[in-house]
Amino acid sequence: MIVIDENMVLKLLDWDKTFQAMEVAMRRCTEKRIVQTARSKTQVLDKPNLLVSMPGYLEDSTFGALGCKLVTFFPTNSNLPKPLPTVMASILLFDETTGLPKAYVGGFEITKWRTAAASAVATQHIYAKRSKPLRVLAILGAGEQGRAHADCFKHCFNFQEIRVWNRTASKAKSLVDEYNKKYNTNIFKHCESNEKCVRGADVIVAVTNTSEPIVMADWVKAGAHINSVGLGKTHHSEVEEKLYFDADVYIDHWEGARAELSGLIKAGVQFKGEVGSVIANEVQTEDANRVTIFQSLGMAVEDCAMGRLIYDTYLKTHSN
Ligand SMILES: NC(=O)C1=CN([C@@H]2O[C@H](COP(=O)(O)OP(=O)(O)OC[C@H]3O[C@@H](n4cnc5c(N)ncnc54)[C@H](O)[C@@H]3O)[C@@H](O)[C@H]2O)C=CC1
Ligand SMILES: O=C([O-])C1=[NH+]CCC1
Repeated sequence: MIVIDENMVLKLLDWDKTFQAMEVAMRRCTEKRIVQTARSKTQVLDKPNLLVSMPGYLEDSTFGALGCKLVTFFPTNSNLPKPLPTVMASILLFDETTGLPKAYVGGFEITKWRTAAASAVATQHIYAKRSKPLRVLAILGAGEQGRAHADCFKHCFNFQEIRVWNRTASKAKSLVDEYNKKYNTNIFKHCESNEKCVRGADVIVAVTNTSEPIVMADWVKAGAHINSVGLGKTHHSEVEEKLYFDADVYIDHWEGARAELSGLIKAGVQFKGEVGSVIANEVQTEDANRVTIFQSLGMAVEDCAMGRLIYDTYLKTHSN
């Protein structure tokens, strides 16, 4: 079995290929060329800490794989004397014919990259391809996902301003300073409040652990697009609930949505469709003034696609 650790994974990752892998995984999902069930969660007794298993099979000549991601979600890690990431992951790939374990692939960086790229794919197909404005991006949350989304959206789009807000302001300020230097630009701006960050933004990314809404309906401009990625008590806590009734809401997969967005479903929110059906041009938002929301859950087959991409790239670059 080949072991591809986090350091190696980071060397092999590439935004364009990650974007392509997410497009394929989402499209194959809608074409039913995948197998994946809602993920199972093992809670560490009375703590909020979870071990989540995400097995999946993706049929595709380039990105297809049989694999399983094991992901830990330990919000208490941020309070440790020496903080650790709150989301960590490992991916196992198996031979599709024999079931033999093929590779262990570190899943921490992959989870960040593929989640940010899934938001970028959703933004491209639900929003940007309708020639909608891409002037101001608002990122709420400056943790691991906030950083990955800042890199990914800088790479994939051409925003004139990328605003960043975080509950603890110093974290957002550090991101802004670091990224303006890294990209030799001044487009990254720190926002004092979530309201200032959201108002007037064309595209909004919410990547926090909040269980209370941080994107209020009245602040969101007509026709804006929101990627809501974070997981608080539920997977739909970041956006004020009433906005879901006045928006076109897209999901990554129906089965996951039925299990993890049951609160929204019970409240009567209707989903417009999977992102894969938008990629296939089967569904689209027609009204330019309607807000669109991508409610990202994360899919096992995204991790399968990434595992295969990294495995193949590793074999190509380490042939001996
Ligand atoms: N949809 C998907 O595919 C995925 C979703 N996630 C979710 O994305 C979220 C962010 O993940 P990471 O960046 O890795 O975590 P992180 O721990 O690095 O960052 C979390 C951020 O949330 C903020 N935050 C926490 N509580 C808050 C509150 N009450 N109000 C406002 N902000 C608050 C923190 O300030 C921090 O910036 C998590 O909820 C995680 O479960 C992570 C991976 C994949
Ligand atoms: O898809 C994923 O890896 C996750 N979704 C929420 C936490 C981790």
